[in-house]
Amino acid sequence: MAREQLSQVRYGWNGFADRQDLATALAGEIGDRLTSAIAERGSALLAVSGGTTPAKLFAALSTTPIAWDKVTVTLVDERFVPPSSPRSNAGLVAANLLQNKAAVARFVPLYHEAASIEDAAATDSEALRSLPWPLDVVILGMGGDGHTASFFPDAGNLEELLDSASQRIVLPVHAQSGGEPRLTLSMARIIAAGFVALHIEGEDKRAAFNGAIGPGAKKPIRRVIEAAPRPIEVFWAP
Ligand SMILES: O=C(O)[C@H](O)[C@@H](O)[C@H](O)[C@H](O)COP(=O)(O)O
Repeated sequence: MAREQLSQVRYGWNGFADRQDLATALAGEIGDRLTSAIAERGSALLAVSGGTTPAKLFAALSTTPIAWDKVTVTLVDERFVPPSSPRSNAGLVAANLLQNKAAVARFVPLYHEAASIEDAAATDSEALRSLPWPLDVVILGMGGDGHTASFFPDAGNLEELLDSASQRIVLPVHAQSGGEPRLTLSMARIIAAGFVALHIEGEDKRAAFNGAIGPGAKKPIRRVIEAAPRPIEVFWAP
């Protein structure tokens, strides 16, 4: 596990020969972390991302032996669409992660029918307040524009989303590049996790990551990496 340093950007790089190997290794790492959390405090809290990348990881994780009945799963972020939509991250998690051994895990969604995304974020924050914070494990993804979670470079409230002192749990996001409005965990909640992995695949994502952490305007992923008290572990396969 090579530790890299570029100015103050500290992260771990875990490269794999193929995507299935990555899925197996990352599922194992998540399983170990959740199992330790359960041993220490009787329950564990996991937040996962959506998008196109994590389906293989979710499949591997769903068969990993963990005391899943003691695990609460929630989302890093969600599109403001009902679970029946193909764009729903809750739908993706239900179909791929909450299966097999993981079918008994408790899932706490971010999407609720609401008059506005602001109302939905307020309802979420109430619903999530009683979870056993901090998160034990967070799995992030990244877009080619350097966004992670729903921290889009053009989000009107980007500074609020990335406020490391924020007490907020879930925030609404309006960003043209994100498509529909979004709900996202605040960066403060994400970086307080015991373990944060960034899961990216393909040469284009590796190039986008290297570009995002290089010199120039700071992309959201770099802001998160810099703010994290423990180095984020990047998991990549071609
Ligand atoms: O709901 C979402 O869109 C996300 O959680 C988002 O942050 C995602 O992880 C990246 O956009 C990467 O998405 P892909 O895996 O589809 O490239």
